[in-house]
Parts: sequence; C-alpha cells; structure tokens
Amino acid sequence: MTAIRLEAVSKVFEGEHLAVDELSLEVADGEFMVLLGPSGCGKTTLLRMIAGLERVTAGEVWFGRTNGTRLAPRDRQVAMVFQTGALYPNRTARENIMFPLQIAGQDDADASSTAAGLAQILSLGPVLDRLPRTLSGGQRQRVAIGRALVRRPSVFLLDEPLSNLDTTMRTELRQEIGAMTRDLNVTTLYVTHDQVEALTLADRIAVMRDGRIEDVGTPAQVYNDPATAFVAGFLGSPRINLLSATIRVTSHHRVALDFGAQSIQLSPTDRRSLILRNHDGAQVIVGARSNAFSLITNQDVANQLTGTLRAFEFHGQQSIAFVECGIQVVDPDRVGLARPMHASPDQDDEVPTSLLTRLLSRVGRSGRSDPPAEPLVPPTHRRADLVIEIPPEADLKRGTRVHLALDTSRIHIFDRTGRRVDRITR
Ligand SMILES: Nc1ncnc2c1ncn2[C@@H]1O[C@H](COP(=O)(O)OP(=O)(O)OP(=O)(O)O)[C@@H](O)[C@H]1O
Repeated sequence: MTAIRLEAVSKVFEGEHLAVDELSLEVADGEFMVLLGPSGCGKTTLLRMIAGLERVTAGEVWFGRTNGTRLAPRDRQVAMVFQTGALYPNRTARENIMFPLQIAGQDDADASSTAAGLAQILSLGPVLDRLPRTLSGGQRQRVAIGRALVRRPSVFLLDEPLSNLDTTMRTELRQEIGAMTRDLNVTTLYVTHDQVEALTLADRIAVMRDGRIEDVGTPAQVYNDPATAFVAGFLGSPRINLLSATIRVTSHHRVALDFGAQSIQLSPTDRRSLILRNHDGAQVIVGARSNAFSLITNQDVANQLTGTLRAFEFHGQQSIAFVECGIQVVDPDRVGLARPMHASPDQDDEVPTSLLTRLLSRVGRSGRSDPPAEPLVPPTHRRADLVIEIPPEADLKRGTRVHLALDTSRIHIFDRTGRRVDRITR
C-alpha cells in the first residue's frame, strides 16, 4: 500500500494548452479518493501523469517515499482501468485476468486459481471461460478491473469506469468497486464527473475545475461546507441557488443581505456575523439550496422572500418550484472564471493567476478562453428563478404570489469570485 503525493504538478500540452495547473494533492495510504469535475477540467490527464502515461511538465509525483515523477509506468506499481477496459478479444475472461501474472512469470495453475478467486469477488464465476464479445458491458468492466487488480497494485486508478453502463449496472458495479477496494485496502483514485458516484464512493472528494482543485474533503464536507460557489453548484440536485447580494451592517451590528428589492438578516446568534460585520457594503453571492426555503402562509415571519410562482415540476417525493423574486441569480459555472458574468473589470484581478496565464503573458497572449456558452436549462426554468423544493401535495397555481422563509443557518456566502467568506469550520 502506498500514499500518493502530487506536488505542484502541471501539464502543458503542445500548443500551450494548460490541462493541469500546479496541482497539489495527497491521497492517504488505502484511501479512496474521487476526482470530480466537469468535462475537460484535467482529470484524465492527472490520472495519466500518475500512471506514467503522460509526462509531467512541472512538479513531482510521489509514491510513499519514492519520487516517481520520472519512473517508467511498469516501475510504479500502479494499475489503471479506463472508460472501456480494453480486453484481449481472443482470450477468455479467466485468461484476461491471469495474463499479468503469466507475464510476471507465475505458472499457469497458480495464475488460474488466483484469477478464479478474484472472479468470485467480482461476480464473474459463471462467465470465466467466455470470450469478451459474449459478455455484457458490465461484465467486461469487471474483467478489466480483475485484470488490473490481480497483481495487487499499490495504487489503483479508475477513469470513469462506469460511464458506458446502464443505470442498474452502474449502481451494482459502483457498490462492488467500493467494497472491493476497501477489502483490498488499495490506494484508489477514481475519476468521474458524476456527483452521485463521487458522493457515494469516496472517502474524500477532490473537486477539479480548469486544471486546479477547488476543494478537497469528505463528501459531507464538500456538500455542506463547499469552498467555492462552483463546488456548491457542482454538487447537489437541483443546483444551488446563487443570489447576488450586498452586505449591510445595521447600527446594532446586525448583518443583512440586501438583494435589491428584498433583504434578509442573519440571526444575532449566527457566529458568521462576526466575520461579515467587516464586509459592510461588499458585493457577495448568497448560496441557498432548494431545501433551505420553505413555503409559508404567515407573512409576519422574519427572513422571507416574496415572489411569483412561475412553474413547478412533479419529481415523485417532492416537487420543484420555480419562483421569480426579482433577484439577480448567478450561474455557478461562470463564477470565478477570468471574466465573471457580473464582475466589473477591476474584479478580474482577484482571480488567481494560473501557470499558463503567467507563461502566456510572456508571449503576450491571454491564458483563458471565453466563458462557455450558457448550459441548457429545463424549459420551465428561467435563469432569474429561485429553484425551491415544495411538498408534492402543495396545491399551487402558476402566477400566484408566494412567500418563502429562508433558513439563514443553511446559506453560504461567497465573494464575487466565488470564494467562501463566511467559513468557520474546516
Ligand atoms: N494529448 C493532448 N493534447 C492536447 N490537449 C489535450 C490532450 N489531452 C487532453 N488535452 C486537453 O486537456 C484538457 C484536459 O483534458 P482531460 O481529458 O484531462 O479532461 P477530463 O477532465 O478528463 O475530461 P473528460 O471528463 O471529458 O474526460 C482538455 O482541454 C483536453 O482537450
């Protein structure tokens, strides 16, 4: 078993494309770490650098006490499984699994019995003597996993191993991968862009964006106490509401969040007031998940927002309502990009300068591309809507005025670049 330590690792591809940007991360011995992030953020590149399949442009990769940055892949004791585990088509499942042992010089009988033992754990017993083309996608992935694990690697890397499987198979194999890697106590780095896989499998999650890590923590930490607005937006469904606000400190040192036409106050006992009192007048982003709101009929309740119900969707256990409150809503995918959606030009300076930006600034080019196009949103959802959960039995008509209580103990406050300003824990 081996811990992995990445020290300021960067990868610049030809054409000066920066895929990984001075990234540091430690994965403890035997830990299951999930790298979570949107397509193109550099997850696969990072995994390939750890496996030795991609040269590191700068920084170091350590396995325990060994500097592995320049080690050949075969000397790293690392096994990797890809999206579609490529199997030898003319070898049976058993032969595929035992092949690495044969290459290592083990005799056939021993290799076959080791393969059979692993196949039992992977529920492959009945299909061990079949060729890959006769197996289902899930079975093929199991064989690929078996082949990767058969030599008991110190480090196990998986790159979206479930992405080509149907939902039932994904859930089943996901649970098995979790159980098996823990039984074998192998240090595992698992890449996905699927938040459910990350939340259910990980000991810790590292959330990546644009070649960097925005947050690392247990699933509960990154979900309940996200470091940035992007992380808050990436985890959770429906996505968190991000509301533009200004901090106002009243004469009695109470902190109010002013949304323009409406405002709310933090409770005087809220310890975050002590931090926010120093930010009077600051433009911030308030993050509130859909279940931080509740519909109320009593208009005397403090901290309520009023809006018009525009649409709702039935989701079984709950319904999702879209409420127009006249509050500017921010897109989590765009917060903190080089040119934030609502930022004034001078706020760009607050965004950390990346390695590529610095590299390219020497040749007089900007390191970041334009923000991506607005992602698709459900047809019922306008960007300015708050998205809230309501009980499925709520009998509401579109166009009615609704009052929403906001539980301020469950909101997060970010600066305009998306970094948390109200963090007490962690
Ligand atoms: N060989 C390469 N040459 C040039 N650019 C590359 C190369 N491989 C990857 N990239 C670029 O590096 C960035 C990161 O790619 P990478 O495959 O690591 O992302 P990812 O997070 O794994 O994405 P996905 O989830 O879609 O697989 C992308 O912009 C990609 O286009």
